[in-house]
Amino acid sequence: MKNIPTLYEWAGDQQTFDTLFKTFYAKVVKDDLLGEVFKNMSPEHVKHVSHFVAEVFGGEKLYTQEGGSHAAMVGKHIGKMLTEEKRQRWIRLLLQTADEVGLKSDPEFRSAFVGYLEWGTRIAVINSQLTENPMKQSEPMPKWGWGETGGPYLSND
Ligand code: HEM
Repeated sequence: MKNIPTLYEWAGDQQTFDTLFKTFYAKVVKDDLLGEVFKNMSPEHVKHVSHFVAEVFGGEKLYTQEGGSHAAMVGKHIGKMLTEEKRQRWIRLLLQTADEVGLKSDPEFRSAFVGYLEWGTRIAVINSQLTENPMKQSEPMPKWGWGETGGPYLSND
């Protein structure tokens, strides 16, 4: 049997994610549409997003070790009233940055990477329209792998 690496292992290491997001947010703050959205971002923002995504992709659990959780991350988007236009710009800039910094570009990795970005950014937009965080603190961190989504989200209620 083949030993399939996690997305994190395939991408490289924590430095890979740190470089990607550091370069990305340097563009974001200068962007005509997104600059305003991120003008008050915390000095820790880049590190937190990098740790979050690396953990979701199977890396070390740095985000949760630092006290973060999926609910905490969702909470950061509540009330931000993000739009589809902003979401698309966010993804476009991140994919441009991925090419610039030489992130792995094989079809399988990029398919999984874009799949995650589509999923994660759509959830960010949905949550940003809310005034209260719908997520329980105990909800697990998402995990992203090479495969398919496994079907639509169906509530347990
Ligand atoms: C996969 C998609 C996304 C991920 C993984 C993600 C992740 C995160 C994380 C981890 C934080 C918390 C940072 C901290 O604790 O300092 C955060 C905050 C934030 N995110 Fe996202 N995010 C995503 C999509 C988006 C999109 C599409 C937008 C806007 C177009 C956005 C706007 C923001 C804003 C405005 C904050 C608060 C920044 C601050 O003022 O400190 N996010 N995000």
